[in-house]
Amino acid sequence: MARLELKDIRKSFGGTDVLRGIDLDVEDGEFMSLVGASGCGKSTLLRIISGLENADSGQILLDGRPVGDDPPSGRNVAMVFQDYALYPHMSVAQNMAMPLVMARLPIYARLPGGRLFTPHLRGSRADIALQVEKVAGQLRIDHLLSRRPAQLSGGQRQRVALGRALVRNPSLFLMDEPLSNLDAKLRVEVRKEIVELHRKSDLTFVYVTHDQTEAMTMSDRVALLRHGRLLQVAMPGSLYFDPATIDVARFIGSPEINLFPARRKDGTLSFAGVRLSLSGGPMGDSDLMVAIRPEALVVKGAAGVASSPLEGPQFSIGVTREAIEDLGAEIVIHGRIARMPDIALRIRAQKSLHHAGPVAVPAQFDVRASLSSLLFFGADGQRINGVTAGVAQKALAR
Ligand SMILES: Nc1ncnc2c1ncn2[C@@H]1O[C@H](COP(=O)(O)OP(=O)(O)OP(=O)(O)O)[C@@H](O)[C@H]1O
Repeated sequence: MARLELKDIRKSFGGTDVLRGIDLDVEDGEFMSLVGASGCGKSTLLRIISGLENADSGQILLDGRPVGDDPPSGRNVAMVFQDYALYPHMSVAQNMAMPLVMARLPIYARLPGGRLFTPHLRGSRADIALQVEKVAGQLRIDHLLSRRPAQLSGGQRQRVALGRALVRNPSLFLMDEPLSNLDAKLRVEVRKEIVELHRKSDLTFVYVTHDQTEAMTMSDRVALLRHGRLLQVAMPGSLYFDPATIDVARFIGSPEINLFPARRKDGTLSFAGVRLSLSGGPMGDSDLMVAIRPEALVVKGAAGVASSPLEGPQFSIGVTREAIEDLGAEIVIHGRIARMPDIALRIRAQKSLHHAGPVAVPAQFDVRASLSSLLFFGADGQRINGVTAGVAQKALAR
């Protein structure tokens, strides 16, 4: 177990600022994901936590103790990479035993090619074997201990890499895109196993991924990074339903959240032919962005599409159909609105015995949504809280 605190971590490579002041607290036993687009600095931050990389400035504390000057081996931190990095000439058992062996060897004996079972280790060999078997059992790879990595599937190799990191009983477990080399089905399987592993252990996990689904489904909290800065740190549900900025709202969710430029004038907000009365929030005329998630929209009168009941006051927008993606249980409808960005709707399919054919959405249709599902952002991209939208009027434009 470990509590991790990062204070104002900064790092640049060749004059390019990669981390621009990261402050993050990870609680004891928490599963924290670092998520963000490629190049935003996730791996660099993880490497700094592990000690493989040094920060230019800032502090790293483990259980309140500054560890920034400690070597990786002095931090009791384990790290798993996406490429497994297993030794091909060693068995699974030897690969997994490696960190324990290295920890117990005197410095002079830690040479590449490893004099693995030197006399120094005689007394420890049984302990090491026991620990390897215990961890292999947890990961359900105990029947593979005598195989070489080349004789394993991708998922099994990844489990060995996890096992090798776990045998030392680290207090902090760092993972850098550990599932990215696995196919989609296996990814889901190993994802569940990692969550289970976390649940059963009292380890603190920091997990790097660019895959929002992984981050959202596995973590207690998600830290969203962009261009070396943390945009928001929150529970998955809060990040989705309560984004602090427009960038967070756009990164989380697929299809992307719908955004409409809007103008607030004399207390009335207009967008996409809709006029709403607004109360609360900053007063005065201004340009805003109105956002709504694709699944908050409902289309009526289309065969094969379920329409969930909407609550409270609603508005409607006239849409021209563009494309339909039939995903089986769900249907994504892409459409156009006059002089507005495109719109996407994610809708539950309703394919009963009576309707097993293709989804039939008219070329022109109305979408409806509850006013309570609208989010408002200022021109600076920050969320505007405390705004209440009043009764909608019918769409004016198509
Ligand atoms: N050792 C290095 N020398 C120079 N530039 C580096 C070094 N390591 C990382 N970078 C640069 O720092 C930036 C952040 O890299 P990093 O690997 O942390 O991003 P990431 O968010 O993990 O990306 P990905 O998801 O693609 O792995 C990138 O622009 C990368 O090219």
